[in-house]
Order: sequence, then C-alpha cells, then structure tokens
Amino acid sequence: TGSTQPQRILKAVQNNATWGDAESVIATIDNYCRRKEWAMNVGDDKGPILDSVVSEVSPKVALELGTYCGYSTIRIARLLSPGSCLITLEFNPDCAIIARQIIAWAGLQDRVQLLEGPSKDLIPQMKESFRVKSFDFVFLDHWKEYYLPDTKLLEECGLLRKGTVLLADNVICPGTPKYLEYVRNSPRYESCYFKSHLEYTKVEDGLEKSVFLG
Ligand SMILES: CCCNc1ncnc2c1ncn2[C@@H]1O[C@H](/C=C/CNC(=O)c2cc(-c3ccc(F)cc3)cc(O)c2O)[C@H](C)[C@H]1O
Ligand SMILES: [Mg+2]
Repeated sequence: TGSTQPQRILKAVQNNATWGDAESVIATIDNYCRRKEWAMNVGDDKGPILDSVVSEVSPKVALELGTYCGYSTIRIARLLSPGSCLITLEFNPDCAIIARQIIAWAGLQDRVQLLEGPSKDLIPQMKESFRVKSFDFVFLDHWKEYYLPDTKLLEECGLLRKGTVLLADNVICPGTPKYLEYVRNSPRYESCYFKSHLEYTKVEDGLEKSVFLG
C-alpha cells in the first residue's frame, strides 16, 4: 500500500528542513507542494497575508479550525509571543499524527495544542475543559460548509469578544458563500476581503477578515 500525502509531506520536511527552524519547514512544504504535488496548505501567496493579520492582532489565545498537516499552524505559532498559545482542531487521526510531527520539527510544540476531534464537540468544551475565556484570533480552514455553523457555535459558547478577529481561508475557491453572506451582512461583524490566489496556482482566492463587534 502506498503512502498518504501527509506522510509524503512529513518525509519532505524530515529530509530537507532544519530541526527547530520553522522558516525552513514552511519553505520546504511550499517548495514540495509547488513542484512535486499540490496540497491544500494556505501557501506562500496567502501565507504572508495570514502572517500580517496575526502580527497585527498578536493574539494571546488563538484557534485554528482544520490542522491538516500543520502548515498554517506553524505560520501562526511562529509569530506568537511567549506565553501565548494556538489551539488547533483536527478530527482525522492520520492528519493529526503527521501534523504533530511537523509542528515538533518546527520547534513549536510548546505553543501549540492540537486537539483531536470534531469542532462541534470540542468548541463547547473550550471554557470548562481547556480554560479558554475567549479567543483573540480564529483561523477557519476546515471543511467549507462548516465555517458558518462553527462561527455561530463560537458566538453561542461566548468564545468571541469585542475585537476578536476571524480570518477565513478559501472564501472564493472552493468558496464559502453562506459564511461570506453572514459576516458581510451581520451588524455584529466588520468584514474585509484580502484578494490573493489559491495556493501554488494563479486561480483567484482570498482571505476574509471579520472583526466581531460584540
Ligand atoms: C465535522 C466537520 C467539521 N469539523 C471539523 N473539525 C475538525 N477538523 C476538521 C473538521 N472539518 C474538517 N477538518 C479537518 O480539516 C482539514 C480539512 C480542510 C478542508 N480544506 C479544503 O477543503 C480546501 C480545499 C482547497 C481546494 C481548492 C481548489 C481545488 F480544486 C481543490 C481543493 C483549498 C484549500 O485551501 C482548502 O482548505 C482536514 C483534512 C480535516 O480532517
Ligand atoms: Mg484552505
């Protein structure tokens, strides 16, 4: 039986990136996915936009929905100040096991808590089990039809505060029309679109930044 894409990405990292060097892990994954096989990482075109929003927010407590191989997990975690943490949710155990190793290779395991399970089960546990008061930043990059229900769940669980920044990947391609309609028309959000390209391609895609107004 052959290998999986996450396994091949991990191997590329182990063969080419420097242990403990997050930048080299990011560069290795981008080179591999641009030259060898496309993968659904936020990538090196949208990545700098993610970086700039994270740096601007400098979150103490951040959430990522959909870890996959941990590429965006590393992009976010490498920018966090000591004492801050990123909680990332992944329900596929095969992805989780690979992502943990890639996050460790980047030397960022101390700032990242990868929780295995579906967002709809884990989000309601955030306050009691994971002692989260509210999130300063949320990166949405999981199955696209779950962006809206999970955003509403975060609201209902009181996990968003005045000023919480939501950043959503793929709002054009594959597209998240219901989520976009909600954050762009709801009086509780101030939204703006950052035009870019689908990772490793010339196809249009972009990130939607939405500030929760409380
Ligand atoms: C209970 C479910 C919800 N709760 C969940 N709770 C926890 N973890 C969850 C949940 N839902 C999903 N996950 C995990 O997140 C990951 C899934 C990520 C999904 N990402 C895409 O589908 C995409 C597609 C394209 C694309 C563009 C153009 C193309 F032609 C092809 C593909 C580009 C992109 O940048 C993309 O991010 C991971 C595989 C999956 O196990
Ligand atoms: Mg994506």
